[in-house]
Amino acid sequence: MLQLQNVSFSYAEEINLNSINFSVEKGAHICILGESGCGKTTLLKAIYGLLDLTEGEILWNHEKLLGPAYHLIPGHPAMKYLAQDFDLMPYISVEDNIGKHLSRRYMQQRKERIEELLRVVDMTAFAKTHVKLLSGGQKQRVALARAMAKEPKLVLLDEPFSHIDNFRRNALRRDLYAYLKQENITCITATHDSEEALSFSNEIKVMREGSFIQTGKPETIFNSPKNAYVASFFGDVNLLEIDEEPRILFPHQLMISTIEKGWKGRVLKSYFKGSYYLIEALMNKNQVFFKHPVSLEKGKQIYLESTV
Ligand SMILES: Nc1ncnc2c1ncn2[C@@H]1O[C@H](COP(=O)(O)OP(=O)(O)OP(=O)(O)O)[C@@H](O)[C@H]1O
Repeated sequence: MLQLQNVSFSYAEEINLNSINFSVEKGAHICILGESGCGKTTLLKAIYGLLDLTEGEILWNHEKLLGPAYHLIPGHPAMKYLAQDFDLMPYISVEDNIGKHLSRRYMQQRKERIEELLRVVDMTAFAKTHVKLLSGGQKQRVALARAMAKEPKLVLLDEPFSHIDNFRRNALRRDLYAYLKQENITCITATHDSEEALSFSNEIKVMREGSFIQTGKPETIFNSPKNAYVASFFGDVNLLEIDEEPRILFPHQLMISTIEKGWKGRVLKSYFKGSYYLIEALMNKNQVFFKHPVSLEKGKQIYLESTV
């Protein structure tokens, strides 16, 4: 089990991690969701032991983890940290990169393990290819496989699918997270991709300026975002005042009223979104967005009501 107690860290004057407290049970998938620069990478590095904390401590199975000031080789052996820059060896093959840290004493086992991981990341066809010849997304898949190679107990993934195209991303995400669950590997993912946070984590921690501002199950965070910052990870948000109470409503929580009742507004623009249109409208001088099955003419007068 991983525990962070009152963890703070600063690169210079600014506080980059501010009194972080949390614990993670074995096999759990935690997602750190936050805007660029909020401290997600810094947190993963601190957990992996790449930083000397300004304050607080990190415990792994009740053992205190120490930073680089106490270790020649940083990083805990039970953990793997997948950095955004992959850190692969360009002039050797994909399979040798994946097997880099696997013992050559048991060649058959090594071979089978590499084959298994190549299947998980769908890179079997590239086993013999030199890494320097791969695309960014393919390199990211090799880096993911290498991170899993030695069966870590905890993986720290920093934007793990950022270079992988939509076409492959969904299948790969499903396969990788299913594999981690099957092997009971604990996982902490840093991302600003809400889809990843919603579909593949047991708990989301929303980070802002080095602190967690909301923690909860994906359903809870989505249905009751604490403020507009949290809500904005899930798409366009409407900030409305209903019965003198400020409310946050997503586009799917507003609909056109069939009778002349509700909030009066005027259509500004319709955006085609594939299975629906996102309508931008002006309501009491406020810009609002709502979903609608068909496009609406600019200037059309409408009445909107909340579905919740
Ligand atoms: N080596 C460093 N020295 C000084 N400041 C740094 C260093 N690395 C990061 N920072 C600063 O710390 C803050 C947090 O950076 P961090 O990389 O943790 O953010 P992030 O949430 O992972 O962002 P992104 O999503 O863009 O990767 C930023 O303000 C960044 O400029």
